[in-house]
Amino acid sequence: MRQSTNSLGHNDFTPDDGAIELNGDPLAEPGGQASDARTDVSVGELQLEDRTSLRRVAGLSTELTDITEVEYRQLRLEKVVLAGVWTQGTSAQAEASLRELAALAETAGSAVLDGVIQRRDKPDAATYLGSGKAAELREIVLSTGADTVICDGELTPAQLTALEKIVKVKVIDRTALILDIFAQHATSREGKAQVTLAQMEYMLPRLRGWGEALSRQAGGRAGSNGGVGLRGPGETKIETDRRRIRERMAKLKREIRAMKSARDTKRARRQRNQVPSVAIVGYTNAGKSSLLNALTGAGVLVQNALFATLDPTTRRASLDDGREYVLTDTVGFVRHLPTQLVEAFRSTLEEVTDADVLVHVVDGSDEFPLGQIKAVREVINEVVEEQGTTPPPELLVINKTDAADPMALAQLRRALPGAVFVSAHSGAGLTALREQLADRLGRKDVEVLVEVPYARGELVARIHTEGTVTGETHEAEGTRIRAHVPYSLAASLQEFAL
Ligand SMILES: Nc1nc2c(ncn2[C@@H]2O[C@H](COP(=O)(O)OP(=O)(O)OP(=O)(O)O)[C@@H](O)[C@H]2O)c(=O)[nH]1
Ligand SMILES: [Mg+2]
Repeated sequence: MRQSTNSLGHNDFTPDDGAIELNGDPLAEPGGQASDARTDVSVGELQLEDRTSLRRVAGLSTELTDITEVEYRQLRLEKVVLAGVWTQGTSAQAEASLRELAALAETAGSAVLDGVIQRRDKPDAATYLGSGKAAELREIVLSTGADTVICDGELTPAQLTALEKIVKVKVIDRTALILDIFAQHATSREGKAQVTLAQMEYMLPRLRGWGEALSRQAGGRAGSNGGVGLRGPGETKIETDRRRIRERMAKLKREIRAMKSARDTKRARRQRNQVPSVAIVGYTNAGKSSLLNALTGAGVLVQNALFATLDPTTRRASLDDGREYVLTDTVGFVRHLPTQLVEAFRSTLEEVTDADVLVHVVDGSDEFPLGQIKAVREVINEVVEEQGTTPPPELLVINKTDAADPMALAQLRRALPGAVFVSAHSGAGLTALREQLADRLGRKDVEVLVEVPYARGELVARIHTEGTVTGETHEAEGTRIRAHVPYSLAASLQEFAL
């Protein structure tokens, strides 16, 4: 029955004991090389422990009893079947997309039982999958005992409801799944607020859809397909819910703005101190946190799970010539990152796009690294366009060279001539990366106003040779100079700044 559907088969996804696992063996090297290098229990390891202890337990009810945002966050996705519509690209790309959905589902705590892809020009307007395929999906749900279907796209509220009516289990889309992972992983106050805001944004137009599906799960409600003219207590509840949600959203937005200004102050201080900043961006699971750890010795959480990191971590690091810079690791991106999330995380992302240099980390062992690069650049461009600025210069870093296929790497080297190839695990290429960074950061001059004591004539000489002097006067205590100088020199002049 499933031949006509492109099934990804059982073995690809099913954890063999049916238990819910984080992607792969949860006991396997949580911190990779970075954790080996440390003896103390780091923050990252503690976070990982927390996260593992919170893993979902199979067999809990998946019923939702209400339709408020609180219950939405308690979605239980356990035994899931994936469904994708393949509209463009090769079949390999379509399968990779569904595999990524499986990794997302597993990160959210589900066991993936099966996956199906349907080839269509575009998703069915009414039911996402065509009605025949939707009926087949119902069969798969029955035979596997799945309690949830996850669709590989963003479905309209009506599509979700219509498909639920056919498959008779909960249907959620990729957006809801990603939001669910973010909700599980958010730890800081700001991160939690941002995720909640994104969830509400997503929920608002879907309240009715959820309501219908839920009342059907609860045993059906007379006239629930009534549609037009459906008024009464239920409707009033939805209206109340909507108003409550809008109010909470407005409050959250205010709170997020306030938290951003606190971070802005910190950043302004760094800028005044002329410490250059480097932001690590990249696809989720590319190894951004591993690279931060490798470059700075920080014990940030590293996990073979998608969206392990949500909150920005900033660490001081120094280049070989002693110059200091700050390195920020932050949330990863994914193809079709829900717009609600980009919106809610805007303040975090803007900080990233304000950096002096972007280190764009790419998983060199991925099947389609160029697709990852494109997805990441799309999000960054979206953010800087809103800001009305241009993105900072980007340094492409192809990571995981230890795990990548040498042929694929050779191709990448040709396709991406400016990129640096590294392995955060083995440390290969990190020296070259530091050199590149030193080069990029050195090129950017900063303006300084200093008064150098007469005893330090050598510094005045360096300002003249390395920088561009725009003003110079001789005061009682020393030479007062206004000049554009490289960061490296600015750092040594810091104590004489006016
Ligand atoms: N083989 C290999 N694996 C790596 C390397 N760098 C990172 N990894 C692994 O890739 C996985 C993800 O690493 P993270 O550093 O958490 O990746 P991330 O980009 O911070 O991921 P998110 O925060 O989830 O977006 C972990 O299992 C790491 O051990 C590398 O150089 N080689
Ligand atoms: Mg990370």
